[in-house]
Amino acid sequence: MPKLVVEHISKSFEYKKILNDLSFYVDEHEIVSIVGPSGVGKSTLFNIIAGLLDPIQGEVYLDGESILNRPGNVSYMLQKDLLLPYKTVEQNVALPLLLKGCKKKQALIQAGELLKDFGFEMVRKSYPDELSGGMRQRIALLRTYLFSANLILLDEPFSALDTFTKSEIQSWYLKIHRNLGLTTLFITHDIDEAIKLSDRVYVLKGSQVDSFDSIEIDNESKKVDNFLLSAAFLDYKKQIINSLEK
Ligand SMILES: Nc1ncnc2c1ncn2[C@@H]1O[C@H](COP(=O)(O)OP(=O)(O)OP(=O)(O)O)[C@@H](O)[C@H]1O
Repeated sequence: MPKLVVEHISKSFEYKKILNDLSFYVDEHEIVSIVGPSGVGKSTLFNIIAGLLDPIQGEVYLDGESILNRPGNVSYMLQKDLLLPYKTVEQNVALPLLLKGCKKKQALIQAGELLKDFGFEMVRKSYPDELSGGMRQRIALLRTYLFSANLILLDEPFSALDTFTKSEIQSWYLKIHRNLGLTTLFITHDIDEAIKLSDRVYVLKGSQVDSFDSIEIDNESKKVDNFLLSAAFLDYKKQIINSLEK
């Protein structure tokens, strides 16, 4: 059974249909990216999966159970890290545990341990504005993970970072995704990023999105030296660009 099943979702805003009978799935431990032009309905889809928006029709299943209109079952992180500026890194990371009813002392101990496990002990007592953009995003990703490890929705989380930092954090995310056994659905405008991170890329396009091309990225092909310069990488890129231009 897939981890996430999205079935026959339709959504309109003020009589304008954005999504029309759209269905797709994400398997456990996969990273699946959604790419598509601005305004096509990517964030709308995420908001429906997160239970924050009510579709006109359709169902969303997580591990076989409906999560339609039921927020709190998946983790959701946006481009901006939204760390609370007046709280330390440790207090920020502890926040999801407090929201789940954990006692403050216990939450801080757990947050501290997680930060240590991930090698962030030095910044435990720092405030977000004392950190680099890349470090803030890593802390925010850890906090997102603590909300719910079930399914992580990431809406362009790395788009504001410079190329070097972005590349580092992508590799870091691949590592923690594997180590923590996560399942991730990812929105990005960056085709290279989608290929680098994903097992599968869905290309959304047109008005009233009712289907999309699905491009499988073979993980074996990523094992070559300099994958980003390889013929396989360029071939995936061509497929995605052709799909967007079709
Ligand atoms: N609450 C709303 N009320 C009315 N229209 C909305 C609302 N939210 C989104 N829309 C419209 O729905 C369409 C899809 O928006 P959405 O934000 O899902 O697109 P997107 O693909 O995520 O775009 P981007 O890549 O720019 O973030 C857009 O035309 C947008 O203006």
